[in-house]
Amino acid sequence: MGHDVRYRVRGGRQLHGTVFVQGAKNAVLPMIGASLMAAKGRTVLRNVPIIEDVRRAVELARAIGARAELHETERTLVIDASSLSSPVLPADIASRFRGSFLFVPALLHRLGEAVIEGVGGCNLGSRNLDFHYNGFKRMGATVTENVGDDGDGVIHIKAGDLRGGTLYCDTPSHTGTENLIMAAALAQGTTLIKNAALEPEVLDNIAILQAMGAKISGGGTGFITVEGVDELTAVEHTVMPDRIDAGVFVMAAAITGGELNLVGATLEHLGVAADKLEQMGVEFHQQGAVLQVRRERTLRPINVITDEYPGFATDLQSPIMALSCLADGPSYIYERIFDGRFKLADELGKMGADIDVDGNRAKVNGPRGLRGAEVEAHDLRCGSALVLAGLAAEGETTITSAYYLDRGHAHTAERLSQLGADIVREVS
Ligand SMILES: CC(=O)N[C@H]1[C@@H](OP(=O)(O)OP(=O)(O)OC[C@H]2O[C@@H](n3ccc(=O)[nH]c3=O)[C@H](O)[C@@H]2O)O[C@H](CO)[C@@H](O)[C@@H]1O
Ligand SMILES: C=C(OP(=O)(O)O)C(=O)O
Repeated sequence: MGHDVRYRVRGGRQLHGTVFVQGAKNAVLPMIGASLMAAKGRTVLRNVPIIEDVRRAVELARAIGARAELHETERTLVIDASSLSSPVLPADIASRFRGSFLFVPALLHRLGEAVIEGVGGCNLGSRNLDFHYNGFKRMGATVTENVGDDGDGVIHIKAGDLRGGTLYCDTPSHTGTENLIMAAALAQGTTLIKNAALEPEVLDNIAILQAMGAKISGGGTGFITVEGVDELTAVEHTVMPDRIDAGVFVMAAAITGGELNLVGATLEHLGVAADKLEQMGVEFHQQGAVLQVRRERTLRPINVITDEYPGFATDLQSPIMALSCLADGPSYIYERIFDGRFKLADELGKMGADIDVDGNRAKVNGPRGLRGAEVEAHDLRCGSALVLAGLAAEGETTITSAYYLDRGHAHTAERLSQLGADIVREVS
């Protein structure tokens, strides 16, 4: 806290070699939330990405009374939630990452209430939580907002006896679906969740919950049914690979004209992004659990519309904006999920890019040679996109506010350096 993290990248090197895709940020965070629902035993999570969001989640788990040990070298997290003691998700930790809100179902079931002093996550425009709150209310909870000592709103959810019902998401919210599934898992009776998210991480979270004893069916169909059970048991589970981390490394190969083997990457998990990257000139070759990628041809321009899975992931929108700066003609990007996810355009502009933004649409006028500059990571994927731009730029790029990047990508400088990049991480 309070330190400025910067990455310095000197561009112009092609990347070659083998890289290990990290465990998925958006899978491990709900799993930590799920592990807090087990009143006995110790949960063991393997292939845990060593990212700042996981460190914050460990701090938050401890703040509510759980014992949590992160074994960084082994990428293993052990959680004993037998003695949860506080329903308060304190602002100084919870407001630093979005996944903090995934602790709410465990608090409701284990302590009968949750006090939310803040919820963080990247600032991408509106990030509402009404689907979560409405779902909890339909299950019998009461939700009230009070103004805290510092003037900020504090949300208090009282569970009462949570009971199953018919719930829905107006749009298939990723964490909304996970929170409603977890709330339903220990509720009385049956819950139907309509318009549920289809993301692979949601399915991985269903898998761990099922192993814990939850009765969940319909994952991946948009209609999820949950039969409430009396208790959940601590289990051991391996976190799935991070498809966004994989996508960024695909683009690192593409933007430098290199060739990489991505260990643990699954082409299917990239959804429409794989097709768009192929259209741009990336060649994929899946060999078991290793995805081989290379780009030899000139990059072609692309049209991208972000959408829920299996559509083009919004978390890969910034990285492909950086890539399309080098494409041989204008690319068009329509951001449908978030209403404020184009802060990157101005930063790329400092590096010589020419991007017109109009509301949620952007036109990237390629090709433009990029040159090194001092730029700011306004959010996590803005950070990964600026690293990509730096890899292709002439001269040195300094990326400030890079804590955001560290929120979601593990060992960025080490992994890229091993592939031939000239990149260092600095903390001051
Ligand atoms: C920790 C985690 O898993 N984060 C991911 C998750 O965020 P997160 O789960 O927060 O994203 P959602 O799918 O919930 O949000 C998508 C859109 O739905 C709206 N919405 C959502 C919930 C709600 O109650 N009301 C509402 O209006 C949001 O304002 C946003 O415009 O999915 C996003 C979309 O794939 C990803 O970018 C994030 O990396
Ligand atoms: C938006 C993101 O994460 P979060 O929801 O955790 O802010 C992201 O991973 O790009």
